[in-house]
Amino acid sequence: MAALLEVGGLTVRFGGVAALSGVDLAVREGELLGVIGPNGAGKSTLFDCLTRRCGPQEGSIRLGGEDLTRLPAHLVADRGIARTFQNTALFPGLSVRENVMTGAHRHGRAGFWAAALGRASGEERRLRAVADALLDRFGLAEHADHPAGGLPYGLTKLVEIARALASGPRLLLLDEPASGLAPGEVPALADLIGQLHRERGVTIIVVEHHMEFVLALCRRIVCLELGRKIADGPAGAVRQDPAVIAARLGVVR
Ligand SMILES: Nc1ncnc2c1ncn2[C@@H]1O[C@H](COP(=O)(O)OP(=O)(O)OP(=O)(O)O)[C@@H](O)[C@H]1O
Repeated sequence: MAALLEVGGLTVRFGGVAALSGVDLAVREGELLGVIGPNGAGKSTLFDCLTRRCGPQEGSIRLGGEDLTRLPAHLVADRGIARTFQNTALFPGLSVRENVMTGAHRHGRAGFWAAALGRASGEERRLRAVADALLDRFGLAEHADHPAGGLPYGLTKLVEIARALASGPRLLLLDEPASGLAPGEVPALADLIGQLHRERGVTIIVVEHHMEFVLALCRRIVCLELGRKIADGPAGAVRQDPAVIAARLGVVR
């Protein structure tokens, strides 16, 4: 299958710190890729570059053949990239449904705020329908009218993923979806992400420290350390790669 995402020689420096150094990465259409690495490896910086929150000093980013390297950040969603954040970034005062609706408005400039102000009732109905279908799928329908700020942490992680999916992305970036979850919640989240991937065929990159979670979910894993890619391949091989084990991330069985 053709590569949907092609990253070449990506380099990001913050002063003297090289957060990413010459990282190459190709992700096939429909792939579910895991990215692991110790603290400070550059995982979030990679997502920040892909969503244009930060600009690389060197390198290129192409999605579906289009060069996104200098794309303004506000156009990223229009190109079909959506993400979640390590620390959830919901609007605490809006309801769960409204939060998911904010994710659904990428195609139509009538958009969420016009809808919220009652200027686009057809658009508002469409956004509600998209949000409600996702809330059903995520088992969150009973929370739809509750303020997002009052939800238990595990549910806020689900709402974030639902919101990111609401835009119908081609590429979904999940930044540490399992962090902060109770151990019992982690396998269920891995199952849900795997099901969504199969159902929707969306290309997913998931960054996670939780090795068992990544192994349960991803056939291919990339490992970053100190901004460099130190492994890239089938999960079974990467988990036993000496460099990955030396970075205290491998699993020897
Ligand atoms: N805005 C910034 N200003 C200065 N340094 C930064 C900035 N963002 C990241 N860094 C540095 O870049 C390096 C990579 O950070 P990044 O957050 O991408 O790593 P990470 O792999 O996501 O780590 P973690 O697993 O702890 O979230 C680190 O040394 C970090 O301190």
